[in-house]
Amino acid sequence: MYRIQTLNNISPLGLDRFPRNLYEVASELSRPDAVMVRSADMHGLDLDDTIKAIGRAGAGVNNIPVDRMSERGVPVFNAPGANANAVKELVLAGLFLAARNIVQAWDYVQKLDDSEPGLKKKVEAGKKQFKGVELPGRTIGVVGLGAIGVKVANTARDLGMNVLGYDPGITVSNAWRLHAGVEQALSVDELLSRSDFVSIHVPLVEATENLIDAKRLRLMRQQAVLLNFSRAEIVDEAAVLEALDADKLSSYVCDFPTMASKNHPKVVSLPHLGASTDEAEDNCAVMVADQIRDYLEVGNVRNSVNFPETIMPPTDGAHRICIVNANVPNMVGQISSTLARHELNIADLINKSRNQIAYTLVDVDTEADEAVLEEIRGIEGVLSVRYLNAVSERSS
Ligand SMILES: NC(=O)C1=CN([C@@H]2O[C@H](COP(=O)(O)OP(=O)(O)OC[C@H]3O[C@@H](n4cnc5c(N)ncnc54)[C@H](O)[C@@H]3O)[C@@H](O)[C@H]2O)C=CC1
Ligand SMILES: O=C(O)CCC(=O)C(=O)O
Repeated sequence: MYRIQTLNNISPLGLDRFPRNLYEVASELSRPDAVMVRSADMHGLDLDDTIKAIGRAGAGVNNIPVDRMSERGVPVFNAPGANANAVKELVLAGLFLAARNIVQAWDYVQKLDDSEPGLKKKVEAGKKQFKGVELPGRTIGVVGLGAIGVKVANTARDLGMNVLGYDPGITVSNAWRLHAGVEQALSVDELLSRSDFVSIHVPLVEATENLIDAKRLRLMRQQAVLLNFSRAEIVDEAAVLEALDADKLSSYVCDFPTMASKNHPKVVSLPHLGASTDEAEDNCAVMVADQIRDYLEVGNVRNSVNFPETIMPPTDGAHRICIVNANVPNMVGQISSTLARHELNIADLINKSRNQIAYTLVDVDTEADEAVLEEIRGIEGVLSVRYLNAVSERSS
C-alpha cells in the first residue's frame, strides 16, 4: 500500500485517481510515501524520510523546500498550466475593476443610505469620482510569459489593447502560443515605462523578490495600474502604497492581502483566489495525482520542477531499479558494473540529468535482491534507490 498525505483540501476528482486497493489517502497519516499540497507552507515542517515525492496541485512551488528535497533525491511535481485559465480570468476581472473604479464605486453606493429621491441625486452627483478609462488602445505590459502570462497577453490583444511582453526565459511552445501582435520589451524597465497597466506573472524565486521596487515604480507612467496575481513578495508593497498615495499609481490589484494594504482606498485585494475555480482545482489535482502515481508505480518523471523529465515504458516482465544520484561522471558506469557483478542483465536503461540531479531507470531481466540494492546505495553520490518488482504500465 502506498500512503498519500494531503496538506490542503485537494479536489476529490484528483484523490479518486489513487485506487484504494493500492493507496491510503488522508490528511492525518504517518510515514507517507508522497505528499499532495496546495499553498500550505512546508518550509518549517519536519518532513518524514519516507517521502518519495511531493505534488503541488498548482503552479508556484515557493511554499515547498525544493532544494532540501533535491538533496534527499525526492522529486517535486507541479501542474503547469492547469490553473492558468482561472488566473487569467481573475486578472481580466481585476483589469476591469481598476479601469472603471468598480470597487470604489460599489463601496460608494453601499454607503448611500438616503431616501429614494436623495439617493438618485447622490448617484448622479457622485459618479464623476469614478470615471474610468476604456481598454482598447491602452497599453498593458505583461512580465512573465508562461502559462498565465501568455493567456493574459493574448486576451488583452483580443480586447484591442497594445501588449508588451517581457520574459527572457520564454519557452518555444509559449512563444508559439503568443499572439503575433504582442511586442517584445527588452527589459522590465522598458515595459514599465511604456505601460498603462502592468501585470506580473513570474514565479517567486530569489531573482524576482522585490522585482517591482521603489526605483522601478518611479519608471511607471503617471496613473498606471499594477496587477499582482503572482506572489506578494515580488512587489515592494510599502513602495506601492507610497506610489498610490503620491498619485503616481492609480490602483494596485492583488491576490495577497496584508494588514497594511487591505483597507487602502486604491488597493483591491482578493484572498488568493486566482486558482479557486472548480475547473482549476480539478485539473491541478488530477494532473499531479497522475504524476505521483506514475513516479511511485513506474518510476517515470513528468512535470517535476527539480528532476529531469524521464519516461521509459516498462520492459515486459522486467524489474525496475530507480536511482537518483548526483550529476557527476561515471555514475552509470558504476551502476551497470554493480549489476554485472551480481549477474543481472540490463533489459533497458535511461539516464537523464538536470542541474545537480541525475536520474537513472534500469530494467533488469531477473529479480534484484537487497544486497545489490544496498551496493548501489553505497556508491558515492547516490541519493536514493527504489526497486519496483515486476514493473508494469500503470493502470488508469
Ligand atoms: N494567484 C494565484 O492563485 C496563482 C498564482 N500563480 C503564480 O503565478 C506564477 C506564474 O504561473 P505560471 O504562468 O503558471 O508559471 P510558468 O512557469 O508557466 O511561467 C512563469 C514564467 O515567468 C518567466 N520568468 C521567470 N523569471 C522572470 C523574470 N525575472 N522576468 C520575466 N519573466 C520571468 C519564466 O521564464 C516563465 O516563462 C506562479 O509561479 C505562481 O507564483 C499561479 C497560479 C495561481
Ligand atoms: O492552490 C491554490 O489555490 C493556489 C494556487 C497558486 O497560487 C499556484 O498555483 O501557484
